[in-house]
Amino acid sequence: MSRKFIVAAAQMGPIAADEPRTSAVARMVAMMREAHARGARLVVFPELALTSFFPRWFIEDRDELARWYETEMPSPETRPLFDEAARLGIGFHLGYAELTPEGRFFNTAILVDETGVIVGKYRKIHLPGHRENEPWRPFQHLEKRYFEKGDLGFPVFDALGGRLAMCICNDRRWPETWRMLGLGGAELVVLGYNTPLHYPPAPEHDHLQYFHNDLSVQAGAYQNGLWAVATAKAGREEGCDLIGGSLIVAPTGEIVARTVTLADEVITATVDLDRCAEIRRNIFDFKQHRQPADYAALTRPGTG
Ligand SMILES: NC(=O)N[C@@H](C(=O)O)c1ccc(O)cc1
Repeated sequence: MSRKFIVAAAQMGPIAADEPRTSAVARMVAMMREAHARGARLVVFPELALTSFFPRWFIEDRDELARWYETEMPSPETRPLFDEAARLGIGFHLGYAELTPEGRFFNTAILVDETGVIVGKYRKIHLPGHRENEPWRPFQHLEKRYFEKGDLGFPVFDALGGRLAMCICNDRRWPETWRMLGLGGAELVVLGYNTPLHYPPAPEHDHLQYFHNDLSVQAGAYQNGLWAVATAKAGREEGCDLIGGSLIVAPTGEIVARTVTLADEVITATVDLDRCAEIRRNIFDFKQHRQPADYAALTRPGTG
């Protein structure tokens, strides 16, 4: 099988609090068709792609909170995505809030192959924000309250003739995420994000939000010699501005495609997985040049 194929990032504009999942799914199906028409074999949707970004609200009632989570995947509402993927023969990546049968809450992402079968699952490890209501903020970021830390590690999957992996939003800012995936042999990392333009604890950094997104994804791709697709949920969602700037990055760290709106928008690029070797056999040849014996502090809890 050719290791060269087209991937798509399907950025989503805002999802209103009262927008039903069926509507978000219909938007995604339309973009999946567009991606397929452009020859894509994989389409990457955002983090928590089925609903509004609910961690911005302090929700005390458990039943009210549970309404934002999926208890099955696919469900009657999300089934059309899986059916359309299988009909078109296109894979996809999707982020959603997961409520397990044991009553555990995770920020989760899945990888679905061209036959509509889930072939990989990841649960977000770096949960940003805070645990308690902080009324001084214009909006909350309660991921630490609403999700448990992921318990699946940083898995890498055989898919599309290569090694594919996932991370979710804040994970992209951490070099350890990318290095774990790189060490696992990932050749393509896909991720979604919801990143507010305004960062209440340090508003002096608001103008750097796009730069830090680019910087994180480009560095992660380059330093591990892999392709990356990062897809935003963008635009003004329930009064909160989310950045766009979805991008596809080559193993050289170069941006090869980027969105230009804050709405539903599909971008595509040709990915050649064999190009990972340009970096991984040279400057970042892990076997030859990494010095793990000198990195002990990386895994020592409480450091820094
Ligand atoms: N959904 C996310 O993981 N978003 C985060 C990020 O973009 O890193 C993030 C972290 C803290 C904030 O105050 C806002 C946003």
